[in-house]
Amino acid sequence: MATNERVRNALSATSALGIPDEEVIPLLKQLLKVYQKNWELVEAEDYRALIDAYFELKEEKGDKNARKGILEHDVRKGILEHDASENPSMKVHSGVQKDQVLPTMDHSRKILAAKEGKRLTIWGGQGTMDSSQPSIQEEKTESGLLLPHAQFMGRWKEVIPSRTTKIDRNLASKVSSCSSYSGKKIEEREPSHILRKNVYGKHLSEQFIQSKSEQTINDQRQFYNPISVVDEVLTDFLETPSSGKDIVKSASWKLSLCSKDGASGCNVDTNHMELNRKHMSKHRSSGSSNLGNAHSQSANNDEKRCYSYISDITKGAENVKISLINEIVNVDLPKFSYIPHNIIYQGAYVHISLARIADDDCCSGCSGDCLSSSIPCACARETGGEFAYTQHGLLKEEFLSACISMNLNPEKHPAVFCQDCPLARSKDDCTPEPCKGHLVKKFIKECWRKCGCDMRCGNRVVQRGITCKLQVFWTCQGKGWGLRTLEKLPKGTFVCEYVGEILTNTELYERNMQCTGNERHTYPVTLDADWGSEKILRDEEALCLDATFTGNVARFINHRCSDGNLIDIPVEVETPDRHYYHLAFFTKREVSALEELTWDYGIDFDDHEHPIKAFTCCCGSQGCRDVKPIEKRIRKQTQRKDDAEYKRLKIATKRAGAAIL
Ligand SMILES: C[S@@+](CC[C@H](N)C(=O)[O-])C[C@H]1O[C@@H](n2cnc3c(N)ncnc32)[C@H](O)[C@@H]1O
Repeated sequence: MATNERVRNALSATSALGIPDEEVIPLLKQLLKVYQKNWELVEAEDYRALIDAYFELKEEKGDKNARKGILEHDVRKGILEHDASENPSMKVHSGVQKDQVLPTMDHSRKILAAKEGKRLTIWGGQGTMDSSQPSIQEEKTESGLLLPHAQFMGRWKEVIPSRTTKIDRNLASKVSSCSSYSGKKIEEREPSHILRKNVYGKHLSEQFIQSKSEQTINDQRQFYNPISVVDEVLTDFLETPSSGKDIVKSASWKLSLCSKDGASGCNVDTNHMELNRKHMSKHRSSGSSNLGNAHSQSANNDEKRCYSYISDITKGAENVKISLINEIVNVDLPKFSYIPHNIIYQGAYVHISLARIADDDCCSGCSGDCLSSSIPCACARETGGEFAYTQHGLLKEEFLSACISMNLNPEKHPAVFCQDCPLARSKDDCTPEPCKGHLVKKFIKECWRKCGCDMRCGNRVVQRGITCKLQVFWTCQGKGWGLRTLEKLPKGTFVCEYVGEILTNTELYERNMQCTGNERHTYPVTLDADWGSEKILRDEEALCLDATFTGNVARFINHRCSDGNLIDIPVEVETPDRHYYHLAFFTKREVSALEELTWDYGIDFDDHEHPIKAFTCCCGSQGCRDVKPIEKRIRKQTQRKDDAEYKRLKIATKRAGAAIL
């Protein structure tokens, strides 16, 4: 059938329910994208997916009556009765009578699944279940594709056959005490309240995420084991437009897991980031690789498994979902509270007020996009009369190079020495050591509230938040968790801010003294980019950011000596006070998809007096500064030899009258 005709048919099916065409068309486009242009899936069950998508979106927007339409539709189709007997989990909430049955995407899956008696596969599982184990995930359509909107369990593998994973029979039978898998029979989960705020997100994983308050331990148990294609699913999901964006806005959600033996459920509470996975650990395979490798290896490795997976560690706090995956070892999830913006811990002085922004520190006369104006506005003054960003939202080459050079060769840039260094003072107030010097860094200044431009102005990049597709993953080089990009990032891309608690240096110092061993995983950053040039700072103005307990995704970025792919740049947004600013990470070069994101913490590995004991660096960089004394000596000797050679050449060149060197 021609596409036009298919579109017409879809519209007439939805308009029969009183759904306006203009609302259906964007949804139809999205569905086709999600379904990889497979019209069959859209048309299945009389456009069930499309209709569901529409009403779910309505519901999300607060139209409680929206469901009425679909219920009527279902009654007409006689589907409700079918569902009610087949799947108790479809009992509904949100605006529908309690024991009415809500037709959902799951419904369409089930109907389609019933068409074939194919083997059941479970996401990243370790074996195969035959069709005698009924019910969950038989999603094959006539076209042989699995419905891509399906939840994580048992989908996608047949879309990407090379990555098909099997469920371990043995394992499956041992999940018997899980509510989801009783005996040999695998029953549909019974989440009392399934999150359905987002049509697209739900397709992928939301059925695992349930309102904490509405769940009991028993009904949480699920076997969950995403295979390596998970990143593709994510990538797809993340490509959905903001209308289909998340979802998990509520305070606490739980991701349910099922232990192998089912003796105790494994709960990932994304609030507290806790995971008890002791049962799964017994069955893990030794040869797992990380997701990056999995891409290349998956074709001949169908034993991939995953020890932990969270679809969105931000709990809806960011513009994009940020997943967490561990395919390597069985370890606890990091414990911290996710925040998308800095927050004052206690004593920090951060004064944000419009009155403090002078007229020549903003561009109240501008409108629209400041970057499109031929004369840069006042907000570009900080960056020498030129905006730091290009029209494409990237850092300009010259600005970036200058920042990189300053980081690489700090000795070439004059350090400023405070009269009364807050760092030294925080360590010893009575007899502080002399200031060790601070680099005065280059700042970006973004337009803000007092400016006349709009939020889409090109000089508002950091304040718009994360837009890249990022993933927290377990590294295999002894660095613990790390952050990677799931897409290629051009040079100069804003990745994320370092977000954490704003502490005074004294508070940080005290915190460090109290912390023991394992508690301290992250590295706080001192906001000293302008310390030297300001007046003597009071303690409450000498600030730092600590993401150890409360922070954003940047807390997962590992250190790499000198050649990390990210650089941290101070950004002034809402206050001209230079003792508080945002610290934003930009790419120093093009970064490939699945590459780990790293930055140089600036650690002096020889500073044994630092309150935070430096880790043993595993960055793998040629220029790693954490070298053993013997290696250091060899390096020095080589350096000395190089120096001697340089001097010899210089003299020879001079003698020859050339000015090459
Ligand atoms: C900001 S956190 C980064 C996230 C951390 N890897 C985690 O698992 O939560 C800093 C900590 O990561 C580890 N780390 C970061 N970079 C490292 C490196 N190059 N080598 C070894 N460990 C590293 C250290 O334990 C350090 O204290």
